[in-house]
Amino acid sequence: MTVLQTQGLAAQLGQKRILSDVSVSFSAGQVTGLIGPNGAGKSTLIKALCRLIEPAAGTVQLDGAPLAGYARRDLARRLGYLPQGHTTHWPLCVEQVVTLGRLPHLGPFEAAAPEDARMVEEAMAKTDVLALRDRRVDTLSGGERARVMLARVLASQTPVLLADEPVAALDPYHQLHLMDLLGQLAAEGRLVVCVLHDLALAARFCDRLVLMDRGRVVATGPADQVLAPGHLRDTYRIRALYGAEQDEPYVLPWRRVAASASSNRVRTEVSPWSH
Ligand SMILES: Nc1ncnc2c1ncn2[C@@H]1O[C@H](COP(=O)(O)OP(=O)(O)OP(=O)(O)O)[C@@H](O)[C@H]1O
Repeated sequence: MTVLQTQGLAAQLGQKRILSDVSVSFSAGQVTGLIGPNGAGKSTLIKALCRLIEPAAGTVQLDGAPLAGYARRDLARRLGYLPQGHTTHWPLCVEQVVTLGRLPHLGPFEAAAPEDARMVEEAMAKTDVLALRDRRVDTLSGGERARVMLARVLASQTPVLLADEPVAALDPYHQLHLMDLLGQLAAEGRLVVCVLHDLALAARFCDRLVLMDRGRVVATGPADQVLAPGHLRDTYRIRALYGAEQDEPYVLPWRRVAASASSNRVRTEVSPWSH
């Protein structure tokens, strides 16, 4: 079973320490939501998890072996990375862009085989972009392009998917569709880590949450622990409303609050949904 974990991970960009002492583990079969306020270090952690950033200290291990020991090509076959934002000026059509996802599996100058084409088709179907297949990507709307970029990562068929704010540009239908899709991928045995700002989606669709603030992990666990009122106050500086619909919990950010003096204190609280 695929496991991706960090131990005492620190990351530095220029003179700035971005991550400090991050020890966290991600397992196959789960959707882990990576949450936290702007600048918390979520994107930096995602990049460190796929070796786009080298640790300043500590380690990142995939299946017990340091990432640094893997060949880049091997990592590309194992780790699918969907970056934040989707600016692309490539004069390519959607199907060609999604086919690029098969590159890690092809030899130099090797053309895509029918099996690759089948995986490209499947990825486009899963992300609802089949109707766009002949469109140039640089003419698509933001949400359409976001779905195409996800299709490209899915076409790689990596056992690990690291998605940085994949729902940010999507309409509510496609947000729900994407979260269902991530759940299906996890159910098939993939390891899914997904950066989210939408706490309602995080609460409902993630098996586990990792809350970051100021470059550190503040809390990990199920939503009812991680989204406790004290955590939301100390990290996001908000108060939320909690409710349930057909036994599914939801959380709605409600008001800004002043940060408490005891910020970043890890708390054990009663589930906010329990009363
Ligand atoms: N290349 C860089 N040089 C210096 N500082 C950087 C660099 N890249 C990111 N940072 C800083 O590192 C911190 C963490 O950034 P990161 O993008 O990981 O945060 P994030 O949690 O993903 O934020 P957001 O929710 O806004 O996307 C921020 O303060 C950011 O300004």
